[in-house]
Amino acid sequence: MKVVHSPLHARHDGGKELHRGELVPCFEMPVRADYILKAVERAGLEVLEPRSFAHESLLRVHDAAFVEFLRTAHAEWRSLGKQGFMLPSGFPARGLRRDHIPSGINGRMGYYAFDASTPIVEGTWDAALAAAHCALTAAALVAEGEKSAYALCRPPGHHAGHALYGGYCFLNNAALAAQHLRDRGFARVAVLDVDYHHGNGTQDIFWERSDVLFVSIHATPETEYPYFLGYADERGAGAGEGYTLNLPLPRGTGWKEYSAALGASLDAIGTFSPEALVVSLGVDTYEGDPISAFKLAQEHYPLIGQRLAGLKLPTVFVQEGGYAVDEIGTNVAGVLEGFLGRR
Ligand SMILES: NCCCNCCCCCS
Ligand SMILES: [Zn+2]
Repeated sequence: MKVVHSPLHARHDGGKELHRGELVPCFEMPVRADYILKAVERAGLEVLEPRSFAHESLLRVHDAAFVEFLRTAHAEWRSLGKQGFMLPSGFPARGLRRDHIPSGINGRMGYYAFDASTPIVEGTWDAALAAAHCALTAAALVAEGEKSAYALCRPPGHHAGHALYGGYCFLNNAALAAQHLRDRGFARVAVLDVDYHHGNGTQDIFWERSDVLFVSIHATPETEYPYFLGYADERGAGAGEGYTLNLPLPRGTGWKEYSAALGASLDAIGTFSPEALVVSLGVDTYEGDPISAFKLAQEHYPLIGQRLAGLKLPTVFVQEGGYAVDEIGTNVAGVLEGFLGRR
């Protein structure tokens, strides 16, 4: 299994997020990628830098004006004499207009963002684009015959929708990988999101499509972020009806219940009989995660990898969340080595 990683991830740094009523240093910090890189190198996996892809690749899943906002926002911020990280101070919530995008930077920021956890800094665009290219490269490797590949993406992507950013995410790396596989001739692709948080962005992107099955196991939005999507009654719309499966679980879920949900998701994927699998690999399901509340232990991650290997599908792993920094490398490498039959 090859690993795709870009040092450009480190340009997304220096922001703060609103957490429990205070501005705190971001949990989604550069050292996460450094620790994962060390762990996959220790596991003997080959690491490549991403290929470049045309701007149009992004537009296969994202709105053009949204991408242009992400690309230019911080330069505009600086041209207005502002400095430091950008956080929105207002959103087009209920009773406000969403049919018009304000011309000012603060209005546009709030129009495209859905939380105040996801700061834009000067290097954010470079890092997000590199993460997208990591995911596209991993998908290309699988399309060219690799049985599997792992995109060490930072910032993550599964909360980014067609024209939406938040949850530490800007471009939806996993959706880009799935779309690339479709564009390379894989007739049906399944996306399995095992991050603690519901992949609202990925669901949004494939909501009305029957060629990509979206399955997510996550903490119930009744009490957990993103709060407003990820319920079990969300099954897709139009042609996509029946091609979204949400398996929300309560805070405090341990391996027994998690493993049962994993089994149900693998059954659904088997029924869909995809030609390839994209895994949104968040390891914030770990019992030591600072912002999450499942109870998986380190020894469970190789078991997840083994179960995924049982699908016998060409598989692209895309890094999502995981904020217990000291253990993130061990947990990610555990999944990959379990998948490879080494653990
Ligand atoms: N206090 C909880 C706020 C959560 N903030 C965003 C979490 C994003 C997870 C990405 S995997
Ligand atoms: Zn998460």
